[in-house]
Amino acid sequence: MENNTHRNIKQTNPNELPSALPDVQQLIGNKKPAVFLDYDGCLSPIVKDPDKAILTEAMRSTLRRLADVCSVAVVSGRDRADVKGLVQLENLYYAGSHGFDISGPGNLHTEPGGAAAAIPALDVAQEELKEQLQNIEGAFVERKRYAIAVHYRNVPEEQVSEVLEVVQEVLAKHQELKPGPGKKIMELKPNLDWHKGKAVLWLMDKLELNQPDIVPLYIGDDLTDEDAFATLQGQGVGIMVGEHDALTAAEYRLEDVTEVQVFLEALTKAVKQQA
Ligand SMILES: O=P(O)(O)OC[C@H]1O[C@H](O[C@H]2O[C@H](CO)[C@@H](O)[C@H](O)[C@H]2O)[C@H](O)[C@@H](O)[C@@H]1O
Repeated sequence: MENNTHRNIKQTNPNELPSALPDVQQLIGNKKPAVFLDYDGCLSPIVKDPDKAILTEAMRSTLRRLADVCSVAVVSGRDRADVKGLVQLENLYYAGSHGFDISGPGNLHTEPGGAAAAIPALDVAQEELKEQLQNIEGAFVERKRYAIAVHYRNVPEEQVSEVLEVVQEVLAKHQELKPGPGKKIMELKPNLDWHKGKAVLWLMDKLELNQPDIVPLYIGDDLTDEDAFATLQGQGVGIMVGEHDALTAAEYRLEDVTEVQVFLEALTKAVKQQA
């Protein structure tokens, strides 16, 4: 969770959270959901190669049916075009680069976090990282428009600290950038007060979802999703998928991507029954 953004946030061990599955209807009450979804680890299982995190046709159909009955957004650390290309649904909203780059139906495209000024630093840092990590087996630099992910999932254990040191050295040269940990990645992100939670609030406002009869749901599995869980505490429902290495601000839990799909199907059914 980003510093200084959230106060009085309740955090729990993910393993102690109740499952979101047993009573989906009760979870949303008589409100219509607005659904915000992380991609990796939520809609598609974590795999060794980020290019192989392909959405199944079954999950795509589930998302399509859900988006027919309520607003659905994918809020990802991936590049916006990348995640949109993986999901391949036109009636969803997409927030890429951790919410810095947003698009959606009706030619919506905006970059509300103000990260454009960080692009020159990201460009230079990308080259520095590639140069300094080129001889470390398994290290991989993934550039997104407004972030760089340094992957170390496939790096031998004894060399992981070397990768992280390189990232720290590069970060130290660029005050425009800050670190962002994730699952076997360390990211370099614009040093701005913007994150997935703020992107969710921005979308809620833009789509006029701040209504008493709408409840926002956020589902995610990683540390960057904690900003969204924290942001929505008290006004929505946070659902953690699996676990990460820290406490969570989510209130419910789903075991894995399979349970996410079961939950989304149940949610679609519940909304249809309301109508
Ligand atoms: O916010 P997300 O949609 O969950 O994106 C977070 C990062 O996901 C990707 O990396 C993660 O998934 C990879 C594929 O399963 C895995 O190999 C890697 O170890 C994970 O960290 C993506 O490549 C990153 O750009 C995203 O920031």
